[in-house]
Amino acid sequence: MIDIQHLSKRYGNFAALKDINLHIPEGTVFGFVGPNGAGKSTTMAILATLMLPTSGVARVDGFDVTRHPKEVRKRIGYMPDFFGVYDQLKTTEYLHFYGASYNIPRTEREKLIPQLLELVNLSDKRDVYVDGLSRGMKQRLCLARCLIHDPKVLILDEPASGLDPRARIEMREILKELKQMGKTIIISSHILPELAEMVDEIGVIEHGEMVAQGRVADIQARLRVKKVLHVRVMERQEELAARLQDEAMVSAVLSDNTGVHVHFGGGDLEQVQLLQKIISWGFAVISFHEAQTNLEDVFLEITKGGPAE
Ligand SMILES: Nc1ncnc2c1ncn2[C@@H]1O[C@H](COP(=O)(O)OP(=O)(O)OP(=O)(O)O)[C@@H](O)[C@H]1O
Repeated sequence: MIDIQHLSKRYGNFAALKDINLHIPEGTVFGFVGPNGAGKSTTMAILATLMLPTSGVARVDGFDVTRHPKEVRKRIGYMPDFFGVYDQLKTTEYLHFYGASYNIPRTEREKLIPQLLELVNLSDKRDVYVDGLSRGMKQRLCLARCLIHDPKVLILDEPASGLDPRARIEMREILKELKQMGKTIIISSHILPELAEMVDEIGVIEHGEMVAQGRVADIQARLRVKKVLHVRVMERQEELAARLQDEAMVSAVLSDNTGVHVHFGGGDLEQVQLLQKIISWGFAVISFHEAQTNLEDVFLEITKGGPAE
C-alpha cells in the first residue's frame, strides 16, 4: 500500500532524507520512530503530496505521489503534527466543511458525521465551538476529519503528542478500531513504547536514514538487547549514569525519573561485580534488578547518535 524507493529530500544543502526505502503492506500499522529532527515529518509530508522529493519514488496504492497526487489524496487521510482549527465553527460544521471539500453530498454527510463523532468519542461535543475543545479533543476531531472520505491509508504525524496519559490511551483505542477496520496506518512518534501495543512493524529513522525496520520482536532479537538492569540510588543518579557508560559490559545507559536503565551484556557473575562496583563507588543503592527489555531500550540501542540538532 505504501512503497518508498530511494527517497531523498534536501532542504538547500541539508540532506533531511537519505535514500529511504520502505514497504508497507495493506492493513499494516506501521510505527515510524525517531528522535526529533530525524526526518519523520518530511517523509510523511511527501507521502501526503504536500512536498516534492528531491529524488526517489513514493507510491500510495500504486500511485506515484509526484505524478498522480490527486489519486493519492483520495486514498489518504493526513494528520499533520501541527494543525489549526477554524474557531468560528462548531464541531459538526467543521466536519461538514471538510466533507464538502471532498464533494460528499450533504445527505451522506448527515449520516456520516454522527458516526465519525462517535468513533472519536466526541458525540457530546457536536454543537460546541472547536476552539473550546481541549487539545486531546481537537486531535480527535482532526482524526475524524482525516477519515471523512474513508481513506485506505492514514498518515498520522505524532497524533498523541502533547496529550495527557488518559487522552493518549483514548487515542490508542481509536487507532485500534481503525486497524480493525482494515486501514493501513503509518504513525510517527518519538516515544516508542507509546506505539508498542498497536504497531505490527516499526521503522527507526535517524539523521534521515532508516537504521532498522521490521517486526518489533525481530528488531529486538537482532539488536540482542540481552539484559536491562534497573538501578535506583539515593542521590547522584546522573553521575552514576555517566560512570556506567564507561563500563565494559554496558552498551547503553538511560537515566529517567524511575532510575538508571543499563543495557548489560554480562552474565550473573559480572552482574554481581557491577553491583559491588557501584557500592564501592559510594552510591547508596535502593534497588538493583533485571528489568524487562522494552521498546524504549531497543530505541536507545539503535539511535545512539541522539537527536539531529
Ligand atoms: N522547511 C525546512 N527547511 C529547512 N530544513 C528543514 C525544513 N523542514 C525540516 N527541516 C529539517 O529537516 C530535518 C528533518 O525534519 P523533520 O521535521 O522531518 O523531522 P522529524 O523526525 O519529523 O522531527 P520531529 O520529531 O521533531 O517532528 C530537521 O533537521 C529539520 O530541521
